[in-house]
Amino acid sequence: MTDFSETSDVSSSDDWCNTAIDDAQARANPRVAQAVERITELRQSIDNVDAAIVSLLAERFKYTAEVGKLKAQAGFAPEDREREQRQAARLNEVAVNAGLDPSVEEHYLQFVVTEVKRRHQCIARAGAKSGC
Ligand SMILES: C=C(O[C@@H]1C=C(C(=O)O)C=C[C@H]1O)C(=O)O
Repeated sequence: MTDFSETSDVSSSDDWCNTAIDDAQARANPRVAQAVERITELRQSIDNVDAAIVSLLAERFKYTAEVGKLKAQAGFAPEDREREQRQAARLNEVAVNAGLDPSVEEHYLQFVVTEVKRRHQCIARAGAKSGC
């Protein structure tokens, strides 16, 4: 159990990765209770952001699926490196302006574009009605 006495904080605990929020500690210590209350609020905000991100991702994949079908019909390759480079530069700027570590945005873009290209390849091979 985390020692949340006056002389200790979470960073000095050696079981930081196993410690769950503890209602009994919150009842016994007003400082813990305050932290738990704020964490609960913040988690609500995190849930809202996660829901928005997932909804936006679904929207993005709808657009890219349409691009994939059009590319396959027109005989274009699934990948467009120039477009990817322009996106990377633009999103880097967005991340920096938003105060986000650009490596987080780079990981996101890498993941999502790789998945889109995999689906485009699938569409190109199996056809637009394949459920890729
Ligand atoms: C969606 C496209 O296809 C691929 C996927 C991209 C993406 O997910 O943003 C960008 C470029 C392409 O490599 C596209 O060409 O616009």
